[in-house]
Amino acid sequence: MYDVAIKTEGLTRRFGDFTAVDQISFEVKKGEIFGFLGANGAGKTTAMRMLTGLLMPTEGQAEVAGFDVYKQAESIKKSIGYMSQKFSLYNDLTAEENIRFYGGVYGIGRNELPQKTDEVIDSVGLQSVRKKPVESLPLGWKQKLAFSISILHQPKVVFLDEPTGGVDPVIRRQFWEKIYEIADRGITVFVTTHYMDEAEYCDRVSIMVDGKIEALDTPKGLKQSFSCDSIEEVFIQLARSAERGQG
Ligand SMILES: Nc1ncnc2c1ncn2[C@@H]1O[C@H](COP(=O)(O)OP(=O)(O)OP(=O)(O)O)[C@@H](O)[C@H]1O
Repeated sequence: MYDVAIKTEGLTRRFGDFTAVDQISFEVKKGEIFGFLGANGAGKTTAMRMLTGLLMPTEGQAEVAGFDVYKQAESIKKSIGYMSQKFSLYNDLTAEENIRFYGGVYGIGRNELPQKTDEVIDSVGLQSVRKKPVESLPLGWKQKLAFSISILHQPKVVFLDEPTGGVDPVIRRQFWEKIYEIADRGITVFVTTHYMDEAEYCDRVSIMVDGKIEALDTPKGLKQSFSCDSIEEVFIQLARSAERGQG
């Protein structure tokens, strides 16, 4: 049993002369909801790709679910869920077919799959459209489906890269209820978002500026240290010093 779900020490990634992620060090506890904030280009996705075993670091250390990113990337991939910004649902397959496909990829047995599929369909409320191609579904439903698929195999840690981008506040709220549910079940949630109200829902929040983690604390702690009323204000204070494009 481990209590630390993610641990990094001086984790760095360079592309040529450019340092996308610069010596980041932090720990995330099991079952924690950890918000990973930063302006566009701050280095969040690059960091997340290293932590999910998809990209080799240039230097530094990192462990996810007890596995080393250099030596045990395959074990990491089996222990985590990942919902990328361009979530990877197959548009021409139905909701049901997507669940079955990913269930197979994640190694869920044939006997278990029909029940798992029904559970996901019910949890997302997709009963009436389960046999429709995913491309015909509204964005919010696609996102909820992609999220449910990312936790299909009961991962220890789930990485959510802007899971609520572009959806309305009601769906965002429902999304966050689901995030709380899985954290209560002991799944660690590592989430990036551009919505600052969502940062307030996290247990702890880190803010990245130009590849470095400039602040890390509970939302309350961050507001106190920066003498701000909201995380949005803290974020703006820090992002002001960023040199990278805010595109
Ligand atoms: N494969 C690559 N080669 C060269 N530069 C890269 C590569 N991947 C990312 N970068 C650069 O690294 C920096 C950090 O990018 P990254 O996508 O990690 O930022 P981000 O914080 O996730 O931004 P966003 O919020 O826009 O997704 C950017 O300047 C980006 O152009």
